[in-house]
Amino acid sequence: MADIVLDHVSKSFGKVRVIDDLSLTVQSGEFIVFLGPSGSGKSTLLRMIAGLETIDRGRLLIGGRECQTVAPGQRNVAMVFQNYALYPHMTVRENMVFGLRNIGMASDEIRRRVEEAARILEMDQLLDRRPSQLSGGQRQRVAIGRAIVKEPAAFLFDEPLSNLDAALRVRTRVELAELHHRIGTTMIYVTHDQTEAMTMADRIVVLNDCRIEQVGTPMEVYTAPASRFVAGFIGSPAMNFLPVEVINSDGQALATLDDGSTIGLPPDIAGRGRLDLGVRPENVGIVGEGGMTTGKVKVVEHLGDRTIVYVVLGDGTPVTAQTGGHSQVRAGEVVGLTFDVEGARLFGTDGLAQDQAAAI
Ligand SMILES: Nc1ncnc2c1ncn2[C@@H]1O[C@H](COP(=O)(O)OP(=O)(O)OP(=O)(O)O)[C@@H](O)[C@H]1O
Repeated sequence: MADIVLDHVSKSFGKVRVIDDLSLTVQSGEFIVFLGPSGSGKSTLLRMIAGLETIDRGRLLIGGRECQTVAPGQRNVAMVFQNYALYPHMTVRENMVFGLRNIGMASDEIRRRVEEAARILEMDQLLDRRPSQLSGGQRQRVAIGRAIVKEPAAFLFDEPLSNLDAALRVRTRVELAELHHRIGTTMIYVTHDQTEAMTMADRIVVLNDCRIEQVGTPMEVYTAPASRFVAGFIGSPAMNFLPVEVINSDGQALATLDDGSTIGLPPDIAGRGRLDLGVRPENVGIVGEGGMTTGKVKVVEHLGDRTIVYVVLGDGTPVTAQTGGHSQVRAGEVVGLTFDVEGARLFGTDGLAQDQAAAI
């Protein structure tokens, strides 16, 4: 187990600087997820930790040891790749043993480690098969097994589940979380899938455009997103952003929508002027009459346990509502909308949540 520190690191590809002065501390034993859209720098950061990309400036500390110039094989980390990267001509056992033999480990110790990994991953039956005789999920297990036998200070996972079908992805996700509970080793896991991030992470590092937008527990990034980007990226369906004018009247903050309707804001929401009010779809109610405003229903999606209703307000602002169960609302109807603004967020034109802007 080791903590991992990125200390003011920068990285360029050719003349283009992609990572600029980024700092992050991963605590020992933590399950950290790098989450962000395609091109946000997740893989580059992970590969810099693994030693597969150089670090141009700054320091990388693994378990307190300065590692930015240490060869990948000497960093005591094990990486699991999206495409498994197994040797096709070797059996499962040989795949797991190969790296250990290469460093001259005694055969007794190798046997102990392979048996232990096979037990943890329940793959004793597969040890004599070749990768071509395994399913995608089993291959992924072998790739994880090959990392486990190294007994590394940290595991680095690069989108390890993206080649698996939906059901297997969910199962493997749970198994990985269990594995982490059992062995407690530091894990850094790259994904663009927010469900994987929310379900597995101790903390999520949200990346956008190769910069850190926010670091926090799944609940922190969900309930207190630091920026409009985080608010829109985490949560499905995505958070609504309603353009409002916020004024303070007699100690009460009031948000006025463009159609003139006014919403009273709770006391802990600060802000003034032209802002975006972020409201989660589950906090938008659809009512026949007496709503805070009205809109026209465009599309209704019935998902069985819940219904998602896409509405457009008079000024063209799209609003998504999510209701439990089966809603009777139909496309084309004009409906009333209510907004539960407990837990809503205000964002400025700079994209920062207002409490963040105030804190800076
Ligand atoms: N070898 C390279 N040469 C030039 N630019 C690169 C190279 N690798 C990555 N980049 C650039 O660095 C940025 C970050 O890419 P990176 O692959 O780390 O993103 P990512 O979040 O992992 O994306 P994805 O989810 O698509 O894998 C992108 O702008 C990408 O174009």
